[in-house]
Amino acid sequence: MGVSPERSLSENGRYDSSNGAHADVNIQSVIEWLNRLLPHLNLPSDASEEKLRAYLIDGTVLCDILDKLCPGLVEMGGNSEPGPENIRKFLAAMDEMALPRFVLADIQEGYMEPVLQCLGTLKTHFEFTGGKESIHEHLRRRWNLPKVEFSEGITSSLVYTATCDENPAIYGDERRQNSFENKDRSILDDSFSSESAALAHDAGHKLSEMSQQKQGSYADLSDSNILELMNSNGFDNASTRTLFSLVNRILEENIERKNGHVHHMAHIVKKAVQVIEHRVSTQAVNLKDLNNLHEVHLGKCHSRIKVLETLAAGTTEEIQVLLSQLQQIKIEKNKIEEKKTLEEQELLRIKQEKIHSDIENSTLKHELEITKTAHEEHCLLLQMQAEETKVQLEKKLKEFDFFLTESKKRVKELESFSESKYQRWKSKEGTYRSFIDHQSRALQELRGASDSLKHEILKTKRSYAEEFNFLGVKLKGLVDAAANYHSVLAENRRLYNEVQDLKGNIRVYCRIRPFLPGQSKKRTTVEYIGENGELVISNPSKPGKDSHRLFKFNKVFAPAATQEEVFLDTQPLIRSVLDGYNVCIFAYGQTGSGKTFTMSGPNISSKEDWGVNYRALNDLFQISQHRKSSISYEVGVQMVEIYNEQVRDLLSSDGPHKRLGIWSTTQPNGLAVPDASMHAVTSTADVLELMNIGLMNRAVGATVLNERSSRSHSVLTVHVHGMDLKTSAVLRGNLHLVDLAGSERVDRSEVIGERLREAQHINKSLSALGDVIFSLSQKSQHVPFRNSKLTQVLQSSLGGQAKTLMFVQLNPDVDSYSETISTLKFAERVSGIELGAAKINNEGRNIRELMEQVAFLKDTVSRKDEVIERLQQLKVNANGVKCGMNSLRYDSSSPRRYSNGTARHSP
Ligand SMILES: Nc1ncnc2c1ncn2[C@@H]1O[C@H](COP(=O)(O)OP(=O)(O)OP(=O)(O)O)[C@@H](O)[C@H]1O
Repeated sequence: MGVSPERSLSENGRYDSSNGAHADVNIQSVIEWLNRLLPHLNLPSDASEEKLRAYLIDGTVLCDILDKLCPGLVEMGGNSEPGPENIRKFLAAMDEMALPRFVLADIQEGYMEPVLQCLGTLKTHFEFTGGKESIHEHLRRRWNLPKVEFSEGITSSLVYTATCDENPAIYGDERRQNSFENKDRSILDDSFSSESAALAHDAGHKLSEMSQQKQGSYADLSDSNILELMNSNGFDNASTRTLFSLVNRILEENIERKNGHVHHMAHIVKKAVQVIEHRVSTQAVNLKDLNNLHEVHLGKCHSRIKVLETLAAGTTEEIQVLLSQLQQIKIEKNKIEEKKTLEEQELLRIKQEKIHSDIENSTLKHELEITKTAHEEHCLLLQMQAEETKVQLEKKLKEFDFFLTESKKRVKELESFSESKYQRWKSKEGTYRSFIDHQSRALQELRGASDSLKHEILKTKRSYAEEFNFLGVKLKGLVDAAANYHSVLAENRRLYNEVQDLKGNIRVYCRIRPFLPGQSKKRTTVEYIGENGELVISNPSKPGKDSHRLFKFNKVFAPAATQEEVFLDTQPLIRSVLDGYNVCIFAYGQTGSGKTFTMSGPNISSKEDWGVNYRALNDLFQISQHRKSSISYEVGVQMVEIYNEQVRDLLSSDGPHKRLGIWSTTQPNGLAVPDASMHAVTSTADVLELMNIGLMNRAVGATVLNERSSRSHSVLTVHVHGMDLKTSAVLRGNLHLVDLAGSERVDRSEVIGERLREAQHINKSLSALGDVIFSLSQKSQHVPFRNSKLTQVLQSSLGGQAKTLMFVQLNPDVDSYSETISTLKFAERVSGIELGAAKINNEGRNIRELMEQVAFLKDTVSRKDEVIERLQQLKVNANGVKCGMNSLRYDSSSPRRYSNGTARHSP
């Protein structure tokens, strides 16, 4: 036997390459061997294991190999499919030859090592025997069996069965399959089978006995015993161990008898036996495993049974579902039936509707018939109407024809008219053409003229620009001048006043009293008040040609003029008192015209209401205060009243009824009433106090004497004595502020007694004032100051060296119109008087002393004159009152209309 001693079988019967067996099997030598054995294969010498597997996988080549080596060993051909079947045949043959082999799975899974080992063994085996020994011979000899002709199948079956019994783990399924396939064969070869089985049984039995006799030693087994064993069919009953002993025995015997090659063979067999032993033991383990597997399978089966049971339960549920579905189907069926019933009902309803519609159809048909008849009738009517319309249209057509002929006629007329017009237009066109020619010529000329004009205009423009620039320059000058306008205006005013002063004119300011509360319905005589002192008076009761009278004064104060505005124009005069001038301001006007309002004011406790008196004195004190560093002023005040030609001191401590004497001539010191108490004042407060006393004294008189204030003259005299602190030069100024008695006429028939006397005296004094003013205006040599106490008192202020201002007070009431006119006429005359330039009472020391002496002398003379006059007066009074009354006469030209015979007529 040619198996390599190094080659060994693994536990599962495969060749183990780990012990080096596989290394000995050269794939190329196998391929070479195969090519030699089966030249038609023509295997590539460098073919890979995989390639080789491809040749061998269907088993045909393997069977061919065996057929070549041991013809008849493998059943070739047949109906069976190549592949696994052929391979199994091959493997069975290998088993039969007791040669190592591979398993089917090896080649199928590409595990080529066992395959190559198997082929290598086969190659070695047959190279070694040279192929001279048939397989049957080999087997018979191998097992030392009688020379019996085994059929192929029997041999195969025997070997196979034995092998499978020995190693069921390896042959598993194959054995099962083959056991079924070989069943028929076993039946066919029954005779042999029973024989061989009996033989084996006896052999085994005998072996067992022998071993028992020999106390378990196999070494004592003789050939005769073995034969006996075999003949008595004791194989079947023999234990495996006995069989192995038998095998060992045979082998050892053979070893002893045969040469070295046999020894090798025996060694292999020994080894094989060991492997078989091992396999048996592993078989037991595998059986256990199989048992476990069966148990696992059993468990799986149980679980499957459970699953099936669950499924069965599921089936019940499905049945229930099916039942519910059946129920639903039934419900749906019911629904369908209901639907069907509904549809039937619907059908019934439709049928009914159809009946209805049939009825309607018949009704409609009937109506149609009626309508048709009506339509036919209507058609007939329309036809008739159409015929009528046709007749009318024909008629209208005729009319239109007529109009057409008429229109044609008119068109012809119009054509002829338009022809004539055309002719006329044509002639006009000719005219216009010639006119246009003429115009265009004129236009040409105009263009020429316009060019020259343009030229002129440009020239003018240039000169205009120059002039404009020039005017600009001038305008700038004017603007500058305008800026100075107000200052210039003030300057003008000042200059005008200076001119007035130089001329010595008596200034006349006219002031119109507003209507008093409760007199709003009264009509005014004042028509117009001009800015420049113009005043227009009218008599609304007697409208006519001469109803308007224009007067012009230095200033006219409207009813709305305030006390301050009035004083502003008076202020310069008052200031000149401090410069050494004599100033006389008196208010003239009828009773209630506002004389006291202007001179004193309605309420001395309110500074705003202060009249000229208070404001003047306040101003004097302020200026004297400013000048006190250079001039020392002393101010004295006298306040007298002239009533019924008697002068009374309103500030006398003896009371207001003391009669005072008056100097007969103008005194240089201005003391017209030397007896009147002189009160030095240093402040406005002093003045206010004194004047309050004076007014109270006058008021007391008024109460007693029945509103005497209106019928007496009040004279407030302010004496200013200033000494220049540097030169010792003295300045004397007197300010007479006179509130005259009312200038109105008194109706002779209305007054008697005391009132008559008052009127006489007022008339006398005012007439005397008018006479004095007239004389002064005439620049007469003799001025009759002595005709009244008033003129006497005012002599120093009217005597040509003083500045005089008269406020003419007017009552705007229409009822006072004649008085107003009379007052204004008197004022107008006064305003025209030029007294001559005022002079300052500026005295050096010597002159002053002389003046004082002269004054004293004059005063003495005057007193004597006065005494004489008084005596004369007493004489006149004694001669009879009767003559006095008759001597009164009316003088229309004088503001005071009553005067005695001695008085002069006013101019
Ligand atoms: N400019 C004026 N504004 C408001 N009221 C005035 C004005 N002038 C005069 N009156 C009022 O008119 C009334 C008469 O004025 P006033 O007594 O001054 O007149 P008169 O001329 O002095 O009268 P008589 O001659 O009787 O003294 C007074 O109630 C006075 O307040």
